[in-house]
Amino acid sequence: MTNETLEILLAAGIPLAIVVAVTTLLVRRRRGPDTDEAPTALDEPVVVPAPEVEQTVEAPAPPVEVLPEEAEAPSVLEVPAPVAGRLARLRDRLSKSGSPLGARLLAVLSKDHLTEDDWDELEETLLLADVGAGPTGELIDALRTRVRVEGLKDPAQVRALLREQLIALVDPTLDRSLHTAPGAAADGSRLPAVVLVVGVNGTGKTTTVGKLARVLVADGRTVVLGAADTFRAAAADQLQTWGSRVGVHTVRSDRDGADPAAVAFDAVRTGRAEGIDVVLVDTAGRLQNKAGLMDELGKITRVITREAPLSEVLLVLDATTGQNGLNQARVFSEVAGVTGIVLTKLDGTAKGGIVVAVQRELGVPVKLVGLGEGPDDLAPFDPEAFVDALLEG
Ligand SMILES: Nc1nc2c(ncn2[C@@H]2O[C@H](COP(=O)(O)OP(=O)(O)OP(=O)(O)O)[C@@H](O)[C@H]2O)c(=O)[nH]1
Repeated sequence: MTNETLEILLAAGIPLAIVVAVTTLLVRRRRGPDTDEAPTALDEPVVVPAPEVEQTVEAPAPPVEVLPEEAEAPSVLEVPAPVAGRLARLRDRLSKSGSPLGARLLAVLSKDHLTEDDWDELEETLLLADVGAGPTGELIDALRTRVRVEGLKDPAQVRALLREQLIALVDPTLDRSLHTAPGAAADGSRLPAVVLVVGVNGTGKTTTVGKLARVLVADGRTVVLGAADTFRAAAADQLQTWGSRVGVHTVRSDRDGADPAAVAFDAVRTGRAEGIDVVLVDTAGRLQNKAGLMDELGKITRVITREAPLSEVLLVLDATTGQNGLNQARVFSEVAGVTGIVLTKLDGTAKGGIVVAVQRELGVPVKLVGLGEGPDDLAPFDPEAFVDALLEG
């Protein structure tokens, strides 16, 4: 048989074989249940073996109440990136966000002779970068004195001076540690650390809670999430997805618009019953009016503290919103007893000066910064690494 003949036979034969097979199967099926033939593969239910669950991170103990989400756990848990050194990413991100503050300051300060216009330009640059009027005045005064007294000319010396002054402005003496160590109740039972996350809507609260859960998991802690943002329907789903990626359980209500205080209470009670280290509670960010906000956050705080004291109240602030964001933050800090600030979207602004302004305005340290939308784009705030990122960006 030649190759050509073989190809013709194959071309005609394969469709013919398919037609014969399909016809046979159809005829067999039509015969119905009275046939005494053994069932064909088409009659049998398809049994697909369950994929093996590969766990790279220890899953938390099962919750007190088994919620439907347990069935949705992903087959492979993610391993969060190490936390150390994350702030260094800011340098790359800042260099992409136009002309960063540090570069602009250095460009003026590196001139041979600084005129009054140059000092005005420096001042304007700091104000435009949201440093705020008070801190800007302080920095300019300190720089002028040092440049005059020490007669600094060498660019490396000027740069070192600017670095030193910026670090002083950001204030390295503030306590930026996140209080997440479990405590003990009067009866000796273990209490989880409770972190309440508040802020205006859209600032990145839910994302921050998700990223923070990963930071804690990377640190070997057990975590429970409380979806007390019952105002936005998708918020609980969003939070649950974050948690399930690292094996963290989310306590939520199955009803939209449920009482956020009740969900927060359930989350803390679950955390306590299960001996969890940290309970992170996400809240809605409605800023209808101060009285309404005070009522809602006051109630959440009251019911939580029936189970365990609050370890941290983190205010999430969008770094790109400038003065407007600061005004809103002031209202939250007045009603919620804020202990730390999370400054998100620092990757999306060349105005790093907001760090200084927000600390001065609210009298509370920036403890964490958001550096992007990636799951591990949250870093502990470190004044020196931050200033280095500004100057080297
Ligand atoms: N570039 C950037 N985007 C961020 C950062 N943090 C959060 N986002 C984005 O900001 C948007 C809003 O984030 P959410 O976490 O839903 O904000 P929220 O405050 O919980 O919003 P509400 O539930 O409406 O109150 C999302 O698209 C996030 O991906 C960050 O550090 N950098």
